Amino acid sequence: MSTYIIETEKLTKFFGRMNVVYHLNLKVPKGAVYGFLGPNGAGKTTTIKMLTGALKPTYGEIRIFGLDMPGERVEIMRKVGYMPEKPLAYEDMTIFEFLTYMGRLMGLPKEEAIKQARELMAYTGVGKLAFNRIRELSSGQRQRVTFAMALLGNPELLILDEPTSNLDPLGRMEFIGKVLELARAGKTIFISSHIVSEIERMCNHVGLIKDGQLIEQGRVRDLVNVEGTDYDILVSDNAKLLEFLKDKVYVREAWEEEGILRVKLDERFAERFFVELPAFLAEEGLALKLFKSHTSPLERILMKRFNVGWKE
Ligand SMILES: Nc1ncnc2c1ncn2[C@@H]1O[C@H](COP(=O)(O)OP(=O)(O)OP(=O)(O)O)[C@@H](O)[C@H]1O
Repeated sequence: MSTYIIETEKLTKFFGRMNVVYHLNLKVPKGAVYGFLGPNGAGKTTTIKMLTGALKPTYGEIRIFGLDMPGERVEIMRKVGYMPEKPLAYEDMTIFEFLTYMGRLMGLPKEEAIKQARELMAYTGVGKLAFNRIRELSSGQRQRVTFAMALLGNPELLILDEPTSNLDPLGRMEFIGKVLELARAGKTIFISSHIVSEIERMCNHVGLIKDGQLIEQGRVRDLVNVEGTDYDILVSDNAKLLEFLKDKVYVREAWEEEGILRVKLDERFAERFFVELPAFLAEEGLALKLFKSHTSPLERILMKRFNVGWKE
């Protein structure tokens, strides 16, 4: 029995002669918030469609909760909440009707479906629109309803395809909070996105996909450890601080650039850095004028691995 909630082996998809996903070996541990990160057209949605049984792989295996997809799809999907990228069908239903209907479809008793529809409308911020028809909704409101749909039946695993693409900044922030809350409640969450900063704030695991291939996978912490972190520091005497930092175990590299100290930190020993640096500054009477992380560690890894300045 697999220790992973989602595990794929050599998962591959061709459309005609076009290879869109190739030999993907995904490993999503129980309780992980897994960011499936890649640029437009990398193969994220195609992968998710295969994970949820909407698309048949050309070859390769998918096991979810240790069960075979698509062979045991019905059993798997009972425990999965899926938020597709595409807008909702059922344009003529009201939000309330839609969520109740979807709850009934998944086998909830009528009263329970109504109860959950009400609760989830409130939770996802569309309570006031309960009796608006789907066709009247903005793209962001639709996305909130799709999120509510994914949460029906309190699923163990959430698979969310670009869940924030239509949300405004506040909506995004709220969404991140909800994902963290759901993670704390023990859910496993698989989120596809091309927005690095969001993934970084939500996810503890990450898989990087490029041209249909997984080029990196693991715990965000471990990936960041490999790379180290850059800090920009400015103190009243940079030369003195540079001398101090030179041979420290937690410093991979330190140099001065345009009057600012750039320090590449080894995350494994980061705690010592954060203890010893302030102590040294206090001892030497140096004033700290600037201290900030240079770029987000994950973003730097992406820039390196994808060979582009990839920003949201
Ligand atoms: N049904 C299809 N037939 C042919 N090609 C397809 C089909 N669906 C997707 N593709 C192609 O497969 C590639 C991957 O598409 P996919 O939607 O999986 O990417 P994505 O990573 O989700 O991108 P985005 O971030 O833009 O949503 C693209 O080149 C797309 O044009």
